[in-house]
Amino acid sequence: MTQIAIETRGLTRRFKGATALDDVSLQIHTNTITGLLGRNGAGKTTFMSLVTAQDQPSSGTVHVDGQAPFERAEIIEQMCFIRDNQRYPDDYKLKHAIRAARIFYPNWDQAVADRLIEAFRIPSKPVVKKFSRGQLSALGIVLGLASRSPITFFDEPYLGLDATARAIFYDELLRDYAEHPRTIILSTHLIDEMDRLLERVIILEQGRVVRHDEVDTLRGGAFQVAGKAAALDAFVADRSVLSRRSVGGLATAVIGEPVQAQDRAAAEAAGLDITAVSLQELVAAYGVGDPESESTATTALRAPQTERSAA
Ligand SMILES: Nc1ncnc2c1ncn2[C@@H]1O[C@H](COP(=O)(O)OP(=O)(O)OP(=O)(O)O)[C@@H](O)[C@H]1O
Repeated sequence: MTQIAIETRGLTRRFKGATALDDVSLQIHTNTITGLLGRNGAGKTTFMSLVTAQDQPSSGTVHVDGQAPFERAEIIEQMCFIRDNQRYPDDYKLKHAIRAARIFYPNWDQAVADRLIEAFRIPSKPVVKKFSRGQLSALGIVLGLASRSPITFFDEPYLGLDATARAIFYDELLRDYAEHPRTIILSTHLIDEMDRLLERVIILEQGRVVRHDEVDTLRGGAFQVAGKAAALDAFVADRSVLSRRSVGGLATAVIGEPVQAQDRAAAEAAGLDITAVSLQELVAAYGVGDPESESTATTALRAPQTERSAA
């Protein structure tokens, strides 16, 4: 039976002038890597802050391993939340940050920390507040992976990292996860680059969940079609269009249905090309669709999602 690491019901966080999270009900499975995706301001950081009890909901509930985490040290110490703007005391050097983490996280693995510090070339002499953006991110990754926390959150962990360092992060994450499965939730805008890490995704849009599913299911449930605008419009007329873009007389649409043999035949007859849709394109289709198609995406898919997330 699938175990549930995190369960939220009706989770809502309102700020003055903004509803950052709006009635979010979902379950995150134990020992999976879940991508938390969505445009700027979609509510990703707010979600992580609420689950890790660093913030309190306006309404709704959070349960971590079946218990409300707020002011429960034994639950909170099972979670590690690496923020994109993680702050450290002014006089902290690398060794101080490592020492504090070693004390705080019960499953801390110093060998992992040592290996990653060397791989990322994190300097030991300067105080952390003098670190470059990439060095700060690297330190966050060291703490997040070496914590071996049963539930680990990374909020845009790659900011400022060069391509080599990002590749080290992805490889180390997968390697350590394979050896020590745990629940990892990471927010990212680098979807194409990180999609190989993700087993499931939650797509947030303006504080609401528009999809929560396995990556393979998402990919298999949509396709892309491209060609002359007039032919494309005729093709998509009775199909569930997630997004449509056009440049000059050419257009591309993402269709939110599994591709069938008759779709391929109809596309070929109309001179259109059908291709698989990448996770990046799908997320864009949900979050950045044309105004004309955005309503189609949210109304067509929000209802099934509510059932799925409540299941
Ligand atoms: N402390 C706060 N006070 C007021 N508004 C806030 C606060 N924190 C977040 N918000 C608002 O809540 C919404 C969601 O913010 P959040 O940081 O969760 O988004 P995000 O998905 O993490 O965005 P990004 O991808 O840009 O990091 C935004 O409109 C933001 O302005």
